[in-house]
Amino acid sequence: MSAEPLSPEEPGDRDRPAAVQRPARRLTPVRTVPPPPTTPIVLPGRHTAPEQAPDPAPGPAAEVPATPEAHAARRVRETWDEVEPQIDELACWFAALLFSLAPEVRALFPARVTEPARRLLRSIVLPMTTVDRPDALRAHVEPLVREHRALGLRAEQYEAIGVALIGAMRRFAGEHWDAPTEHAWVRAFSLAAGPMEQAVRAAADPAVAEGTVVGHRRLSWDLAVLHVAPDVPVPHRAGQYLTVEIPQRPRMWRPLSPATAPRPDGLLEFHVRAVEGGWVSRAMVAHAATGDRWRLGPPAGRLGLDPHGTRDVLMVAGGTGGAPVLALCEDMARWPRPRPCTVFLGGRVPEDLTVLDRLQALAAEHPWLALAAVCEDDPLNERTLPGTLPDAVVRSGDWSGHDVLLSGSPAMIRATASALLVDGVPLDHIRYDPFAE
Ligand SMILES: NC(=O)C1=CN([C@@H]2O[C@H](COP(=O)(O)OP(=O)(O)OC[C@H]3O[C@@H](n4cnc5c(N)ncnc54)[C@H](O)[C@@H]3O)[C@@H](O)[C@H]2O)C=CC1
Repeated sequence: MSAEPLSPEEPGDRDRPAAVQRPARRLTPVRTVPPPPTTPIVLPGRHTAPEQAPDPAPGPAAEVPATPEAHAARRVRETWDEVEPQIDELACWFAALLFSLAPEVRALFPARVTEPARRLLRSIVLPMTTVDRPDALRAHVEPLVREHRALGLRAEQYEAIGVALIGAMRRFAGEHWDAPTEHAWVRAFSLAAGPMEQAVRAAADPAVAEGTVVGHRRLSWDLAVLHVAPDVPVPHRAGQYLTVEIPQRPRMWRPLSPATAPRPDGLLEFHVRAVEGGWVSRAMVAHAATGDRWRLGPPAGRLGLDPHGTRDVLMVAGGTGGAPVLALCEDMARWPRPRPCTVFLGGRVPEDLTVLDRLQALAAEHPWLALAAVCEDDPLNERTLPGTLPDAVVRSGDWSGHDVLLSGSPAMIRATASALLVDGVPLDHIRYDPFAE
């Protein structure tokens, strides 16, 4: 067992959710290994996935999904919806069970485990909800494997992750958990984690690169622009994000999108806002300094554009979410035939529009690019549209024939995607990265 004590936000034993009841004490990790799932976890690389549940979901025959995979995915989604409101407590229990099964995993987490455990939990459950759709599953697995490798997870630890996941779910799902549900979860985990385990086992390239902070410019008390020179260029595409770890906050990885298209010298520019309660973003804005060594996880993310796409493009970016949009526009400016593109860049106040000048310069030079700035609180400025981003976007045109990229806070992405869907934009035209809150 790791000597490092768990933080007060973690559970202390199997019967007492200490995160809720005893927040002030430092606690020791769970020492009881949870009972294994009634259906054994079998990762397809080594065995075959379990067969269909012996007792399929009750309900009208028409609602029973056609395949065992669809049944498992649906059952996972339904149970997850029930437990998600308790995600923090669930994540603490999951972490404590995982550390009791695989003590070496503790060293991969910071002292306060809730947030990274929540991330790991979601990164396992999300692909489990798509085991009936091989393309969607593959699309989830590839970036997650990179993130798991950057975290330091090893292939042989996936089984412990599965047992801890089922153990935590068994505890928190209450009346929504029964033998068929457990079977469905085990099946979905086996189908989702199998390819992850195999990919982690097969990976030969280094999971993490390193770079040096060569510039730190503070734009305001909560905003900064940082430049990082990687030791060797990180092979990313415009619009992708990297997970990064900074020396001030070891083992607390965060996604960060470069604000420039890939450059020959590999230099990376990041725009960071210190969010309330954000340990890492605050440290990046207030304490990062030139000379710091950052660790850079592999690139990932769904924001990107096909040069051969035929639809016009709409990009909507909120605050520092403008960074990948600037990178994409810079990249498109190098294409022989850029796609007609409209960018809405929003901020609460004008100072939030950190990439506005550079986008304006691009728009002045390139007729394929149109730009609108939106400010919630900028009453005297006639150059910006008033209101929130979704309102301004929907008011300004019919986007149903466009490819749409969204970049910003989860709340802004949710609100903008909903407004566009209601306005007739098909779901499969809309792309964003699912950064959880
Ligand atoms: N690849 C990506 O998707 C990236 C996402 N981000 C995320 O973008 C966010 C940026 O945060 P800030 O700079 O503080 O900007 P912010 O959250 O203050 O957002 C500014 C803009 O978003 C709109 N907005 C925010 N919440 C909204 C809501 N609930 N409904 C409608 N509109 C809303 C505002 O009207 C404003 O135009 C962070 O959460 C960061 O993690 C940052 C970089 C890249």
